[in-house]
Amino acid sequence: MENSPAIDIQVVPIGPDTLTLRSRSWSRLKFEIEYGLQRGTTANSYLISGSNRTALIDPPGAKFKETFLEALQARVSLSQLDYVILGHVNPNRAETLMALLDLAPKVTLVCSNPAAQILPDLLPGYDPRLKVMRGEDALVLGRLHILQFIPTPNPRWPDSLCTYDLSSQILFTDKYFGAHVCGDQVFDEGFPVFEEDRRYYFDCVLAPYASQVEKHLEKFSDFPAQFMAPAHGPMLRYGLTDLVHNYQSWCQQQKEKDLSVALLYASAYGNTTTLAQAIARGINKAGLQVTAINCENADTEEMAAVIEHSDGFVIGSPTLGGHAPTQIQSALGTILSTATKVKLAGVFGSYGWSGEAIDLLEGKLRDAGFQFGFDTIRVKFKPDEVTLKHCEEAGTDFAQALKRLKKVRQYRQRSQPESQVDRTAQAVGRIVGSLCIVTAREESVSSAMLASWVSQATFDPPGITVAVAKDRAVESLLHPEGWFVLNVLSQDNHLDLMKHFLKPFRPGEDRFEGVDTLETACQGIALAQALSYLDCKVVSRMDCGDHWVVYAQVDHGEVLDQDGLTAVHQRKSGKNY
Ligand SMILES: Cc1cc2nc3c(=O)[nH]c(=O)nc-3n(C[C@H](O)[C@H](O)[C@H](O)COP(=O)(O)O)c2cc1C
Repeated sequence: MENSPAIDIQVVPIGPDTLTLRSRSWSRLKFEIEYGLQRGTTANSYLISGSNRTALIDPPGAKFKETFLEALQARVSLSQLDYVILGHVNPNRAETLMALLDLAPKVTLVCSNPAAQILPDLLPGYDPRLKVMRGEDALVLGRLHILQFIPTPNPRWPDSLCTYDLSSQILFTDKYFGAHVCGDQVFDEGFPVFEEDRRYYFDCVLAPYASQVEKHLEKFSDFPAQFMAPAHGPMLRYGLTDLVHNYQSWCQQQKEKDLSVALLYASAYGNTTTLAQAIARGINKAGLQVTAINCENADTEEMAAVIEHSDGFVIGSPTLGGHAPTQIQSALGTILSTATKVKLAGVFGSYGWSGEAIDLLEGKLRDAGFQFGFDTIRVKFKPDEVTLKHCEEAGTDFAQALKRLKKVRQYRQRSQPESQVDRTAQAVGRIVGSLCIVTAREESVSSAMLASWVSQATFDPPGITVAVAKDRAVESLLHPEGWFVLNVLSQDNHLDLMKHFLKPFRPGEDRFEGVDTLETACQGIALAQALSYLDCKVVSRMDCGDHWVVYAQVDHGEVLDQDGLTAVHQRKSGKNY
């Protein structure tokens, strides 16, 4: 990847009369939590040339405008382009769309009804021909290319529309079955290779909408697809059945979680949505179900039902003209009339200069007697990556607070003390590990955790495993290709460091304040008081229920105290660290 350009377009034939134009971003993207694995991404467009008509599906965003139009014009005369099909619309894509409308005078935009409602605002000064697809109509391009349409709305993309070509049997799935991965691979040869990317994408992008996803999966089953062509990442041919099955089981897993959070938000320009997505990820990674509701298009009864069945709720709003949008004010009314005071609350929002909406939400909920699961999050305009990490950690804190509350309630309800000693847990507790601090840094984001489930795993190359609980803040920095430092603590002086890294940190709090650190050969953070440290690069990680087992290769190491002995953690029970 190092020698590749920051962006380019890859054009590949994928079926009869069908090309994909993959707008590739090779470098890491920072503006949404869904890009957290840092593998770049592709914005996939598709060109279908029938004998009578030509259709383009999903032109990319503004940064590709010139390169994409150049690549497109090399393949088709834009004066002959008949349709541009929009899987979803947003302001970023609107820029390319306007440039395309200037060059392709006979184009008709094909979209869902919700997209048709917002297009006039997104395309000021344009009055394009529109064809609204509600699901029953088809588009005939000739040479047996008959396109059918499947509206797949969810709260985040109410305008989402998938397309099926009867001739090639390609299902163009927009936000479904994608992955943020940039590379030369167009299909999914060696299928499991993208498994973690697809799971991460699902968790960030679709998990909060699991009930809608399940309905859409059922709709897709009516279309016998040879392969699926998503909006991002490689297409699915080899692992198609497996991935559909995985999606079904991931949705099911969401429903089976025993604690849930309602996440309510509205957003005029997308900033509050970005915060909502990061908070949802944090809650989700701690093992709780999140049901996201976009208050702009939510049904009040449905909203009340979700709030009633949730153990906590989080609400976010932009401030516009000194107020919260009307839909947020109604949602607040629904919360105040529906939610019992035992539910945990959280407030967040993006604002420009005064932020009255955030004050209103916090004030009303506090006055009503709700307890808060994190300090209210106020973000000026667009969040940066540090803010997104803060939101993710706040979501995880919220989930952990709910878990603690549940434990307390269960304890109170238990009439008899447990008489049966858990002998298995005691036996497991006799396994010991070295006390270590894992530190990780990626540009302006850093984190750390105390670890004792650490083991050497390979000799050549030298490799180690570390078990990391899924709700640890540092987890998001320990994906394949990521770097971390394993600091092995000394028996003589481990207590202060252990105390420091065990204390609860607020979301986004600097873990290293007051700790002596050194920069390692691989630009990691070593603790000056450690016995030794290892610069490690993550190779893979295995999903083991409540933990990830991270396997990493050691690139470089130093012993800082030649005479010291390793601190070892003795435990009484395998149910605790
Ligand atoms: C028409 C308009 C009015 C705004 N009024 C306020 C305001 O009164 N106070 C404030 O703090 N920010 C105000 N802002 C800034 C927005 O709150 C800010 O852009 C925020 O990031 C929008 O969040 P969103 O992207 O989730 O819609 C306004 C922005 C616009 C476009």
